[in-house]
Amino acid sequence: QRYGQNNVIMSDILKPPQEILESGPYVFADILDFKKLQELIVNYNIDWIIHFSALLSAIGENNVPLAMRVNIEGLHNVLELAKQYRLKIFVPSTIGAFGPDSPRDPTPDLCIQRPRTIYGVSKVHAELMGEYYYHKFGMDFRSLRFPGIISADTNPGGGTTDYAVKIFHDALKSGHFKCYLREDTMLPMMFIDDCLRSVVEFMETPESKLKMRTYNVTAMSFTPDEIVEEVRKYVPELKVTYEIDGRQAIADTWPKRFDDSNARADWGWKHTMDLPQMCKAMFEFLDPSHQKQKQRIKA
Ligand SMILES: NC(=O)c1ccc[n+]([C@@H]2O[C@H](COP(=O)([O-])OP(=O)(O)OC[C@H]3O[C@@H](n4cnc5c(N)ncnc54)[C@H](O)[C@@H]3O)[C@@H](O)[C@H]2O)c1
Ligand SMILES: C[C@@H](O)[C@H](N)C(=O)O
Repeated sequence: QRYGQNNVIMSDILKPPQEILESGPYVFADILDFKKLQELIVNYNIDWIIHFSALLSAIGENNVPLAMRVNIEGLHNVLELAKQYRLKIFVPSTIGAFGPDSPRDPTPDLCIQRPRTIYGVSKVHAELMGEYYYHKFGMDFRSLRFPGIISADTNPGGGTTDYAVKIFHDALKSGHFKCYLREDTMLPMMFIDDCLRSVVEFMETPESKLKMRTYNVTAMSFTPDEIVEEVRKYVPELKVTYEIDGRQAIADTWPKRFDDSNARADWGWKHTMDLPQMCKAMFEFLDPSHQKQKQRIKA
């Protein structure tokens, strides 16, 4: 809406759902196919790249060679394209770019980053490569380190924070939430609307206001225990069992709380959704009978 329906070209290697097809141009583009990407940039007269393609933390550990190709080779392709065609470029980073040696509560923008997943390593690489291209070639590279992103309209993509989306589907489908993280595991999170708005606001910020090229952003931090308590306001009979898997070891090295004070000070970042507001939005989207439950909560 903001930029004109035909001025944002979406691409992936997946077949899109109907509503995406109807919302504007959609094209196949493999991030590993440099020539095809060149063709798209020229044919559509592209001036910004928002580079979302990646393998997330848990799925990346299951296929390290593919994660290296998509996350590292793919990044090299878009950086080179941005340089060649003088494009502005956004590459998301993540809380996963920190590791066990980073301060975890809170985690500031600048501190030691020694992640232990291929996903985290590829994201530190992206931050550093982008900043290198900025200093060396004057490329307008920008990156935000996101916390776990919670959305209702897409399935989670194989990350460590997926449980915070899964809980809503489990609660509504079976009433039984199987959680793969310990009940006291605290991680930073954000609702998708805040996430997408942060990208737009950050990309539109005049260069003169930016003191860094990569900023932490966050909205809330909670544990499985805390989200269960909130979800039970909508599904009081929710059964919860904990079946811890390999994702616990990843979460145990990630920030518990994220310090995003630089983003707030430099370009005015502000989240709008906290845990109760996020749960309300998720149930409104996923559960048609939500109105009844809302009345029950008020009573
Ligand atoms: N979801 C989160 O919680 C979160 C948090 C921090 C950062 N991020 C970052 O945001 C971005 C998007 O994350 P997401 O949650 O939407 O992940 P996702 O797994 O849902 O989406 C990634 C997309 O990349 C596409 N892809 C894979 N290989 C490709 C290739 N060769 N060419 C083109 N596309 C390819 C996949 O088809 C998929 O649609 C990622 O860079 C991720 O690191 C996400
Ligand atoms: C945090 C983020 O980068 C992603 N959701 C993951 O867990 O891998």
